[in-house]
Order: sequence, then C-alpha cells, then structure tokens
Amino acid sequence: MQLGVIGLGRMGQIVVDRALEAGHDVVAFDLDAEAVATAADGGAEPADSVADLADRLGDEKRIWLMVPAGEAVDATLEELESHLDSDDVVVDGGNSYFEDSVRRAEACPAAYLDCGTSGGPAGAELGFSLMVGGPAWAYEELTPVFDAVATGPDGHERMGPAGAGHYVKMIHNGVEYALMQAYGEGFELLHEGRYDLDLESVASVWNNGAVIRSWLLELCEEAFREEGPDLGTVADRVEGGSTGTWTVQEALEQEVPLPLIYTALAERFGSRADDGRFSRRLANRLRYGFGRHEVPRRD
Ligand SMILES: NC(=O)C1=CN([C@@H]2O[C@H](COP(=O)(O)OP(=O)(O)OC[C@H]3O[C@@H](n4cnc5c(N)ncnc54)[C@H](O)[C@@H]3O)[C@@H](O)[C@H]2O)C=CC1
Ligand SMILES: O=C(CO)[C@H](O)[C@H](O)COP(=O)(O)O
Repeated sequence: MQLGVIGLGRMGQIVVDRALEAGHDVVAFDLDAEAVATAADGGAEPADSVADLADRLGDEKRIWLMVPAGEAVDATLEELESHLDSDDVVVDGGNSYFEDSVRRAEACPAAYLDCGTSGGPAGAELGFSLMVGGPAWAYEELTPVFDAVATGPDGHERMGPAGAGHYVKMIHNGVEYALMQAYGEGFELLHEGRYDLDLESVASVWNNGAVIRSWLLELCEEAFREEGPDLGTVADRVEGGSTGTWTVQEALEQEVPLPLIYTALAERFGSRADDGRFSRRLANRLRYGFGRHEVPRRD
C-alpha cells in the first residue's frame, strides 16, 4: 500500500520505518526538512509540502498524521481538505483529545480514523499498541498498515465509532499516570526507609516473576541503573499532563471516581511549584499557630 506520513518526529519516523520494512511505499512530509531527509534516507519518497504529498499519493489516498495534538492537526487537515474525497482515509495517530477527533471526523471529506498509539519511541522494535476509532471499512482498509506499525495483528483493534480510539488512549494515559505514581511512592519509601537497599536490584527482582512486574517497572530498573540509586541530577518536576487532565475531566463528567489518577495528576502539577508548595508552607506555619511547633524556614 502507498501511505503518506505527515509528522516525522520521534513517533512518525517509526511509523515510516515500520511501514517501509513491511513493504509499503511511503511518501513523507514534515515542516522540518531534516526530518524529511532522514525519512528519504530510509527509503521514503520525500514531499516538500502537504499538497505535494497529496499529489504524489494519487487516488484513494491513505494518510497517517503524527504531528503534535491540537492546532497542528487542524492546520494539516485544512491543507489536506481540498485534496480529499470519501474514498480516502486519514489516520490521526497522535494524542488528540477525543472530542476534537469526533469534530474532525464530521468535517473531514475523507474517512477519519482516530488512532491512540502506545509504546512510545522505545517501542520502535516491538511495534505499537493501536486503539482505533472510526468507520469499520476504513479500519479494514488500513489493516495491512496497522499490522506493520503495531506489534502485529494482535497489537491493534477497532474500539468503536469516531473518537473511541482516542478515548481509550486518553484513559490508558490516566492509568499510566497512576502506575507511575504507585511505583514512585513504593520506591520513595524503600529509598527513605529503614534498610539500605539497592533499588535497581529490588526492581530487577520484582521484574522477575513478581505480581507487579511490568514494562514501567523495567524502566524504573533502567532509571536506577543509568542515573544511580539516588536518581542523580533528575529534577523533582514532572512535565506533560494534558491526557491525564482530560481523563479526570471525563471522570467528573461521568461521575466515576478516579482517586488514584486524580492524585497522580495533582502530584504532577504540584511538582512544578518553583518556590515550594504554598499549601505546605501554610500548613507548616499553622502548626506553629495552634501548637507552637517549630517552623522550619527556608534560606
Ligand atoms: N513521544 C511519545 O511517547 C508518544 C507520542 N504520541 C503522540 O504522537 C504525536 C507525535 O509525537 P512525537 O513524535 O513524540 O512528537 P515530535 O515533537 O517528536 O514530532 C512531531 C513532528 O511533527 C512535525 N510537525 C509539527 N507540526 C507540523 C505540521 N503542521 N505539518 C507537518 N509536520 C509538523 C514536527 O516538525 C516534528 O517533526 C503527538 O500527538 C504525541 O502526543 C503518542 C504516543 C507516544
Ligand atoms: O502518550 C504517551 C505515552 O503513552 C506520551 O508519552 C505522552 O506524551 C504522555 O502524556 P503526558 O504528556 O500527558 O505525560
């Protein structure tokens, strides 16, 4: 199959490489000419604009977007619009908000597949896990490409109509936040606790048969190995947060309690206070107010 890929960053380049490896023809475009050159070195046909990519694809276009969620997706779709008709299929493989995907599916002249993608750049060799929403015929049409980009036929599934793919991926990320928080808390107690433990070796033992073994735990083991048992210079600050925020917003709307995911998100936001948490500083001072407890003060 001939596939157009727009967005050739950490994730898009893997889509290109895996599609090429599986024998598909790829036409590639990115705003960054260097990224296009890298894709061309790997065997893709380079395009110098969205319109050029569309022209090179001919009839029955199959196009995979792997650009940052938000404005970049809308801008790309706007450029593509006049080149698309109802026989064409556009896949958005990024972390778009599911309601944006529903809106885009309604407006797009082509069939639109919202595809939640999990596995990250580290998933290049194994392949991704793909959660797809949109028309069944378009999903079936793109199945050879999904087989190539995912771990294989078991690594992708149609979740339902428009929005369902990105909805499932949003909640996947909420779970990711909670799992990261749980591992973080466990290792914090081990680190601060009463035994002098080698955290890399704890993670390694847990990864060998323990109930809580997982890829995230393998990444904990890697972090202790590469950064050292105290995590070296790694800062107390966690970026990102959009997908977790959407998950919590949806939970509030559906009145489904998600205390773990909410707490993980709140901890992430809390980590960004450059000047220390105001609430903790006030609690510190209040203990003096009611108990005359000593107030630890900063320099
Ligand atoms: N990095 C990760 O672990 C994962 C990322 N995703 C999602 O995949 C999408 C892409 O992520 P990454 O590859 O990590 O980002 P990235 O920042 O590495 O790459 C994005 C690429 O898109 C290009 N781009 C931006 N606007 C463009 C436009 N209008 N037209 C053409 N190219 C444009 C940029 O030049 C860049 O090369 C995002 O939605 C992200 O949330 C999904 C799963 C995992
Ligand atoms: O989707 C992912 C992993 O599954 C991406 O790594 C994403 O960027 C993480 O989300 P956030 O920025 O909200 O932490």
